[in-house]
Amino acid sequence: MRACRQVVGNRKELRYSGVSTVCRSFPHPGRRFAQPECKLQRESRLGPAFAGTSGGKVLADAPETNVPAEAKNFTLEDLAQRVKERAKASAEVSYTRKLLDKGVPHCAKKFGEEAVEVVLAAVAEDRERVISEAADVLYHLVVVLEARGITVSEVQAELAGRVGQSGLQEKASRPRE
Ligand SMILES: N=c1c2ncn([C@@H]3O[C@H](COP(=O)(O)OP(=O)(O)OP(=O)(O)O)[C@@H](O)[C@H]3O)c2ncn1[C@@H]1O[C@H](COP(=O)(O)O)[C@@H](O)[C@H]1O
Repeated sequence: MRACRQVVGNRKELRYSGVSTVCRSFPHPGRRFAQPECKLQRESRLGPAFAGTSGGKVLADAPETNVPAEAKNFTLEDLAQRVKERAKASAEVSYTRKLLDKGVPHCAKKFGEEAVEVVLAAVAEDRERVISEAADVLYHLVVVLEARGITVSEVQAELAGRVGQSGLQEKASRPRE
């Protein structure tokens, strides 16, 4: 999920996600998105209202007034809502629409690729990278759900239904093969 990204060698060095942002190549600690092309790319995805934010988090040197209301206390349901809204846009301006136009198998494949990236980051990369990849995978999961006509609320209800039983109990209750 990112508005700006640089590829250095075989590695993505700079990424935006609607939930989390990592800027590895930033030369000045404490200020992200100093590179002009990075900010421009990010604004092109999110619109000018997102200037001064980093994946919903306020940049240290950015005025609070630049933070769009929907980026505050941003939740998975908010992301799902945004995905649903952006699905109404054209594929020229929305990556979400572009994914959805390619159908469920493509959306599922992208989700799988992002999941593998989380796996690789979890075992070999730093915290920020894992967070960034996890944000990607959540976005792509939400797109898969949208493609299948499933709401995040339905998934939450499924999870809520499991609260009373530990995973070990559930596992033990399964019929043995
Ligand atoms: N959170 C995300 C988000 N996370 C990741 N991505 C995109 O997911 C892709 C990650 O896949 P890859 O790393 O494989 O990138 P890629 O090779 O360019 O992908 P493909 O060309 O193969 O599809 C990148 O293009 C990211 O930009 C996201 N795209 C969008 N969002 C959210 O969705 C909203 C709507 O986006 P649009 O539909 O583009 O307006 C945005 O405001 C964000 O909040």
